[in-house]
Amino acid sequence: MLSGKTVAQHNSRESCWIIVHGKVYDVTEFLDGGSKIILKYAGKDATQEYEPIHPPDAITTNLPPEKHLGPVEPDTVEKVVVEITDEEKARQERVSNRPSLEEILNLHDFENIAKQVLPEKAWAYYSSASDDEMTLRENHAAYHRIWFRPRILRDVTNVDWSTTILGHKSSMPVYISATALGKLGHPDGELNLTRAAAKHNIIQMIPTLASCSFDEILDAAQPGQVQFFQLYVNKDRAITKKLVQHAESRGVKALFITVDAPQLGRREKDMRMKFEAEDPSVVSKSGSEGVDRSQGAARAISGFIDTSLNWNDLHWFKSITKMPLILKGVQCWEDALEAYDFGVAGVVLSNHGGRQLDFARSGIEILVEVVTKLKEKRGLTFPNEKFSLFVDGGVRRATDVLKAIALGATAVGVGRPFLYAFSAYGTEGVEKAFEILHDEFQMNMRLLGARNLKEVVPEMVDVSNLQSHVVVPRDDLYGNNCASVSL
Ligand SMILES: Cc1cc2c(cc1C)[n+](S(=O)(=O)[O-])c1c(=O)[nH]c(=O)nc-1n2C[C@H](O)[C@H](O)[C@H](O)COP(=O)(O)O
Repeated sequence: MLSGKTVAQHNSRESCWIIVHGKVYDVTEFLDGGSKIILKYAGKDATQEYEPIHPPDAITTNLPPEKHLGPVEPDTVEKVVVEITDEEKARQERVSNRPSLEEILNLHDFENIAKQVLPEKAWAYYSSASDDEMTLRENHAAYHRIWFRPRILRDVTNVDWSTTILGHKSSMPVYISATALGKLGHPDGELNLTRAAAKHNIIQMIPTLASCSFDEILDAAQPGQVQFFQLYVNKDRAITKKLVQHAESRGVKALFITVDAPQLGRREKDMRMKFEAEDPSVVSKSGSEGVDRSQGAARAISGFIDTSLNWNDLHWFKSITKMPLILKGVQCWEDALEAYDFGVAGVVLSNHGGRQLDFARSGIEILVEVVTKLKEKRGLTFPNEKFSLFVDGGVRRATDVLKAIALGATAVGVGRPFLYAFSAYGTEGVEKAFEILHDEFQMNMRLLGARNLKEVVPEMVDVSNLQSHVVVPRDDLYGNNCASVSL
């Protein structure tokens, strides 16, 4: 057993040991991956900093065995005292004073609460989008340019909004979309989603960059619970192949390959967090070249993504797995048509929640274009079992979902609302979010005059204004999120 004193002697760039979960690791050769934060914990216990960003097995799987130096004697390790700042005390106060779940009426409420109770770094990472965050706002604004044409005098005593997604039953046409780093918001991270999804028969898409390990999430699932896997393709294809085949062997039902993120977007709220987290003395000593301003949580964790990914790689994916392949992040009809011709099982019309290319159009606007063009070019009608169209981004109400269904989507993905729900209220928060949506579906389908999703048809929506981007979303980014001169 190593003593904490011995470990503490390896606290420099020349020799850097850290402790994670009671084990000592020599990370000297890995200091380029976010070295500042690692050096801050050189010779110390880094568990507290490590946990929100990495799955438990990240260090053991990515560090060669000879760098695993073995257990440390716990009582010889100097405790890393994290001083509780006044802001943190105030934040904890807000957590204990947050409204009860009974007072939460819609998904927006979860965002409002999360903004007040989440640690700053978590809020910055979850809420941020790229550049001026125009697409972030457009995602939800686009739904406000679609109006309903409801039908009356239909017996709507019994309405049913359940559906099947890629052949699997779901209690609503909504799935949990992949969002990274769940433990930034809650110590149980993505497990909150797994537990709530099991209870409400909702499908969870497991992110490559989850805080919990892949097997932890699978192990937390109930027998028969349906889960999908979202993949960021690794430059090292052997790692990707291992991940994909392991997912298939564990019973994951579909592979969503993220195609809109060859590099993660410039999410400035997130980047600013990292920058402000730097020790000011480091900045003054090392000057601007010493502090990597481009680092934010997003950039720090995504250097592995393969920028060379292209259409030819789909043949390889078909050779390594039998899971249905879905392309997540398709943003024009031409690519949707190419995906259909390639024989994948569907596409997610998505701009990654506005976190990638700013001024990319909303998924719902792309949906209308794709349905029109694939009908014209291939005679396809939607929803289509052979080629599913999914949409995500800005979905906050059952009415948003019903608009997408009417326009041909099989189902929609929701990201942030479920993140905010569990960050503020754990698993019960996510369950409450599902209950709110069920309530909204029942009411809105009755008012629409639709007894099941098949009766939610294109004639029920007016999209004549959808493409007129006359209302440029408010740009208040420069109101509350820019470097300011501290007076
Ligand atoms: C909010 C959020 C979204 C992320 C996300 C993390 C957060 C905090 N992350 S990311 O950091 O790397 O960008 C992922 C991800 O792992 N993989 C992915 O395919 N989409 C990722 N997305 C996009 C997500 O799957 C949906 O496309 C998007 O969230 C839908 O928009 P709403 O949040 O408005 O529902």
